[in-house]
Amino acid sequence: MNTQNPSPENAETTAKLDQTSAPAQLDQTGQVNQAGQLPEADPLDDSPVIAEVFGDSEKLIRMFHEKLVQEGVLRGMIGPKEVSRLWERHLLNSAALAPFLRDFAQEKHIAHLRVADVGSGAGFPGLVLAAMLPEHYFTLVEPMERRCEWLNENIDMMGLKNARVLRARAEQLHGEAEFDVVTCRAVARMSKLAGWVMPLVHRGGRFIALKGQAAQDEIDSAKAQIRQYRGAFAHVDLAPVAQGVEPTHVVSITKR
Ligand SMILES: C[S@@+](CC[C@H](N)C(=O)[O-])C[C@H]1O[C@@H](n2cnc3c(N)ncnc32)[C@H](O)[C@@H]1O
Repeated sequence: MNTQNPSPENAETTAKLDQTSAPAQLDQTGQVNQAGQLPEADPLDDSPVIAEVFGDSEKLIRMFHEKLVQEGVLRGMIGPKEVSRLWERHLLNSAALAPFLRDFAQEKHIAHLRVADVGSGAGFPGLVLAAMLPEHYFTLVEPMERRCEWLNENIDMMGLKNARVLRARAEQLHGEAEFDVVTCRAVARMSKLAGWVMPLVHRGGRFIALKGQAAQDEIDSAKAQIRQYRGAFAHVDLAPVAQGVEPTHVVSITKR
């Protein structure tokens, strides 16, 4: 099982994710020639964990998984090695944030959260969360046109009525938009991220991010920036995903 999230603390992993920006080359048969062979099957494809975690959204998530398998590498959305580990590393990892959003909505008595996912990339975690939580509204903030096209296609394919794509850098939205919750994965270190995302969080709202094993160190070294942008109660939870799946680190910061 994978033990690390694709997080900025893990420079190697981040670099691999960023390699996805160049679409793969096709060979004469239309196959991905980087791999030169069929991708390995994902060990979790037939696992009961998928139904257990995704529940009613399983069908939609499987559609997204299939599109990632068929087109993700060709379109430069994921690296070739990710195809056989999409469930654990990306889809289940994204799903780990769903209970945090549900708990926040309950705590604040908000029936329909306004959520922004900053730097959605191929759709992690924002698209997965939008499929899992149809009662909440998701804005997927992503500056790259090609990734925005991909996100829009998937929203249409999955028939999601609670998700939209905003082509922008987070900083461009400062003073223009505020959300109850801002989510994020693998975009930047906390010291930089605080200034990008905290201005997008409504007062009393929360920033909730998937981070790697060094999450606590990252928060500790970004204390000044978190405080500067009115962040409070910053802490890390080790979130269980499902039995047999590696737990993941989740950073929560409340906006004063
Ligand atoms: C390494 S990818 C991670 C994508 C996805 N969140 C994931 O975990 O797979 C980082 C993404 O953040 C986007 N990004 C970079 N800087 C950004 C900013 N200032 N505001 C919003 N998105 C940004 C990039 O275009 C890219 O899609």
